[in-house]
Amino acid sequence: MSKRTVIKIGGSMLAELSEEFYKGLIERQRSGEELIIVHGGGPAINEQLERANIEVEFDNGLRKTTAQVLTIVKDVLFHQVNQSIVSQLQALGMNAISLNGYDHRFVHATLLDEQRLGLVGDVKAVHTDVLETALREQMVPVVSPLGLTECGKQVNINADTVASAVAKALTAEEFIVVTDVDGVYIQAEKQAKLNEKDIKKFIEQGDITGGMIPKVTGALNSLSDHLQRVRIVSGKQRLTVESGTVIEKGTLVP
Ligand SMILES: Nc1ncnc2c1ncn2[C@@H]1O[C@H](COP(=O)(O)OP(=O)(O)O)[C@@H](O)[C@H]1O
Ligand SMILES: CC(=O)N[C@@H](CCC(=O)OP(=O)(O)O)C(=O)O
Repeated sequence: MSKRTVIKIGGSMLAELSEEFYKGLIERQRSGEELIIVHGGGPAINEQLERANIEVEFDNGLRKTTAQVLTIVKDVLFHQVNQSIVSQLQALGMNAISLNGYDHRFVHATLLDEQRLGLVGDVKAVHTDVLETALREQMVPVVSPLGLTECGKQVNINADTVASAVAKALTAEEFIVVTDVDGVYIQAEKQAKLNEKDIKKFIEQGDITGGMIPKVTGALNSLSDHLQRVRIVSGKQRLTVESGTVIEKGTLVP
């Protein structure tokens, strides 16, 4: 079986992804890798909400999502960001397919805390059939982080959470989280490697905050026998370069 790589592209980087970044993707696909892209879009959603005079509210890094907010989230993520990535990949000759977690019911979600967060989901399961079919056809699935609950409610899900669940479900061998910083910094120093114990400590100490928390926790959750390490990198560099911060299991926390 070909090597599988899940790449999460953060909303923070979408507007300035370098040509080098896309060249790296093409090289990987040409060398026979199967690529799966999960994207975010936080900043673009904020802009659209502000234009509509709707308050932007986060609780522990998760967007409070009313039905009105969800309409905008879906529009920005699926109709704007997803389409834009797909068309850029198509222009480079890659065969990309646009997906979200509810249309094909492939991201099975549960409501996280409806009272506090509204229509925000956590991933319960990823049904991989639609992804497997696309990969068999040499397509690159581009996934918007949306899901469907058991009773058919569409929900907004953090993109790092979806990407890590997809990486785990597809037994990917590589998972790269592309963001606007070239790794995890602790006291202004870039960390080459972090394990579960370090991450727990640095979150508790407040050295890892905001949008970096779902990245490092999602990375840890995705680790398995297939996936030994996850890299958090900047989209300004070529993906083939060994860069960023590596998240690995390390010693188990008691
Ligand atoms: N320890 C840390 N090291 C690096 N970045 C951090 C750290 N703690 C918090 N961050 C923040 O996390 C941000 C990346 O998360 P986020 O803005 O959600 O990006 P994305 O849109 O790519 O998901 C960084 O720009 C930085 O502001
Ligand atoms: C529940 C929740 O917070 N969903 C995120 C989904 C997009 C996302 O995660 O985008 P980034 O990767 O750019 O942060 C949101 O509404 O912003």
